[in-house]
Amino acid sequence: MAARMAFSRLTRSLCEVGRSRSLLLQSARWVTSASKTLTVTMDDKTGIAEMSLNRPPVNSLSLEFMTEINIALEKLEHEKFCRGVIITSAIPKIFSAGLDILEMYQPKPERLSEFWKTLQDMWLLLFGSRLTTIAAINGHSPAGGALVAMSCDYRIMAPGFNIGLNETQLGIVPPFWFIDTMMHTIGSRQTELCCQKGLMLSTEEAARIGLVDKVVPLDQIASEAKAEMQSWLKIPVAAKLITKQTIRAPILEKLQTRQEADVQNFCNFAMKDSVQKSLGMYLENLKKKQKE
Ligand SMILES: CCCCCCCCCC/C=C/CC(=O)SCCNC(=O)CCNC(=O)[C@H](O)C(C)(C)COP(=O)(O)OP(=O)(O)OC[C@H]1O[C@@H](n2cnc3c(N)ncnc32)[C@H](O)[C@@H]1OP(=O)(O)O
Repeated sequence: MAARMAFSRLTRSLCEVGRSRSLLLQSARWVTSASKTLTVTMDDKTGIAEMSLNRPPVNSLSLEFMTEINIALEKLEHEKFCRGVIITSAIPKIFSAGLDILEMYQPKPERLSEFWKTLQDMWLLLFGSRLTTIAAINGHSPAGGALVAMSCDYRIMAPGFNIGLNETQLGIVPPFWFIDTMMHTIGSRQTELCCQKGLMLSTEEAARIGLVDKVVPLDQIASEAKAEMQSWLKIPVAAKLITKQTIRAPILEKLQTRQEADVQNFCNFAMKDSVQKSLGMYLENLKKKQKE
């Protein structure tokens, strides 16, 4: 079943390669989408795109921001000249603060389910992408930020920052597919240690357990990501893609077959008084911390 899905995705990907080139293409380096919060550029010569997250103050993932990211990811997925994407942040010291907690605190039920569905879609697109994906982690990367990074094929991180699934520290449970993504990256024992305690690891600790693949100084992170991408792009594309899909298909399928139920579970969980109380206290502490 998994192999069949992987094959059909590959066939789709290869068909998409036959589509006509985007009209936006004007020069070797072009902007495929640019808004205040997201810039996506593509180098036509190398086929390497860069997606730069820019939602101040901390790149938290709101419904609108994730929708924008999803549209951009789909566009790149279908752009025949695109072979890889580097995801990074335009905000100094923050890769992404994860989900926008304000979306989960005292939410409108309809928006809450839309928010969760959009997050699921973002993960499905990124984790299941035909493209080679590299996270250039140039800042802190808690929770949903770590999920984005872990969904990529490779992670390069600058020293001096933290990364991890810290949900339990907020009194919330990391969803099964967050946990699956971490297990896929670092194995089940390390995932259990990290997730139960909600550990935020330093760059070096993350590298030691394989959560991060390479540590490079901040000022070299962009060039290193490009060099790493070039080495991935030398591998025969179909062989690499089928291998990726064979490994990832069962993990993707697990959410694909229970997306609706997962939305429902999340909404029920998030709306609980105890969870709302925890989120409220956490937000208050974040604001207090700023005043100290
Ligand atoms: C049966 C079970 C079914 C399933 C159950 C599912 C349960 C739900 C699971 C949901 C999973 C959660 C995943 C998440 O991603 S939750 C978010 C986790 N993120 C964090 O904990 C990060 C919190 N932020 C920080 O640690 C720091 O802000 C920072 C990123 C390290 C940056 O530090 P800083 O000193 O540079 O900035 P700071 O002053 O703290 O913040 C600036 C302003 O930004 C606001 N802010 C920070 N993070 C968030 C956020 N994630 N969402 C919204 N707003 C955020 C902060 O409050 C400051 O705001 P203001 O300027 O005071 O107004």
